[in-house]
Amino acid sequence: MKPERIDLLVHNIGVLVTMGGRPGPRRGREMSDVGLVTGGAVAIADGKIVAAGAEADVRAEIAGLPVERTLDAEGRLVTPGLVDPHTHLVHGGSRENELVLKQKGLSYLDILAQGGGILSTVRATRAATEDELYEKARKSLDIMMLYGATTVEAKSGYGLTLEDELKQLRVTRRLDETHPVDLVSTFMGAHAVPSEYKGRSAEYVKLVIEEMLPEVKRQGLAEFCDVFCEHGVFSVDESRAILAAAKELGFGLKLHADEIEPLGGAQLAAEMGCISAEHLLAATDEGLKAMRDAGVIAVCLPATSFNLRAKSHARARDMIEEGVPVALSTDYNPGSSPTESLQLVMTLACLHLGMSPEEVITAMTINAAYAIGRGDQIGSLVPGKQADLVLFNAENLAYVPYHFGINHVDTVIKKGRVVVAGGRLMED
Ligand SMILES: N=CN[C@@H](CCC(=O)O)C(=O)O
Ligand SMILES: [Zn+2]
Repeated sequence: MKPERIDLLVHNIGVLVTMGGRPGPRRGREMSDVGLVTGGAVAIADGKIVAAGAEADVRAEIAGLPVERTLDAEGRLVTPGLVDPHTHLVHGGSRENELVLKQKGLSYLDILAQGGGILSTVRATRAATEDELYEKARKSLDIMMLYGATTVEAKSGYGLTLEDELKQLRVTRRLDETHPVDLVSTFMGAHAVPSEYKGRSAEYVKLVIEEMLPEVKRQGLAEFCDVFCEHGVFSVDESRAILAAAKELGFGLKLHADEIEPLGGAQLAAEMGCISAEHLLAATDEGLKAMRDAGVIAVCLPATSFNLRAKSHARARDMIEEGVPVALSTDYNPGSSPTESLQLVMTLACLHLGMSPEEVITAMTINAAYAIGRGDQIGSLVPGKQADLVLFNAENLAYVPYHFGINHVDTVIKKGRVVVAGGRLMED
């Protein structure tokens, strides 16, 4: 239905990336087709896209409608709002001490086994008040938005008691209600076995299944459930039991799979019907094939493998050739990936994962949107979808990952509202 007026017309766009195309996550060669238009415009009404494409076509389509406000893009690159589908946004403390431990040769799992790593963030998160957690996460969310993110997934998993998990999830809900960025909430009580259950992981799994999952569901605090399936954390059988219980309760499923050891996490994600499997550095060919056949999206996290100085990175090229849809994310967290910048991830995905700039933007928009169950609302600039857009100070797509380490975002539009302008946050 045609609106009565246009609230915002973004015009004089140098290069417009619409990501238009068939519904569904993009795979294989489709990931290179970004619906690119030179000399574009986007018309917005009621927070939604009315038209996006060549400026002459958009103007013809909205001819006769009053235009409330225009925004001259001055030849900038415009893409759909970036979607970050895997973060551990809400947490207490920070772990810069691990930088030196890594330099001394300790691995991620060594640090965790000594009671550090995730478990040190658990202590800091338990000690923090809800307001402290909110303030800290809000600052990170501001940075994410300044760097182009308009929708972000956020996991719990640093509480590891029912009350502390609920505390983290309530902070996510409050951020979603108060911040322009939309949050998608994931319960990850099975992120580590807490110290008080050391050597008794079966009992902790029981707690997650019998107490945490039903209460999180009852309070409607999370849409997805995720598990860290890894040697020394949760086994394939434990992960399967948690995912099965979550599925029964109606949660969507995600899995931290085959990050460090090839345990068969990718196969488990396929077996359980997970919407996405994350990390996947050690996933086997069989695992990738199983994911392709089951339609599981691979969420690759190159900032994590970079920061952990992993010997190799996720096999994004093999995934794309195999027909597995690939998404990208910061994995923002205080240990393995302390960065909010999806633009840094773009560079790392090009250089370490061998992805083209077109594949990268597909992985951070439409495929990332499908990885969090939002593919029908965001991730592309097509009529009817939410008007989430980013204007980059760049003349083409490759320039952003090429000129790395700085922020190229000029303007962010969220649901039709300008929330970042001139690279700065707009006050309410
Ligand atoms: N690998 C497990 N969990 C997080 C790291 C969390 C942390 O180190 O605090 C990840 O996805 O990288
Ligand atoms: Zn993670």
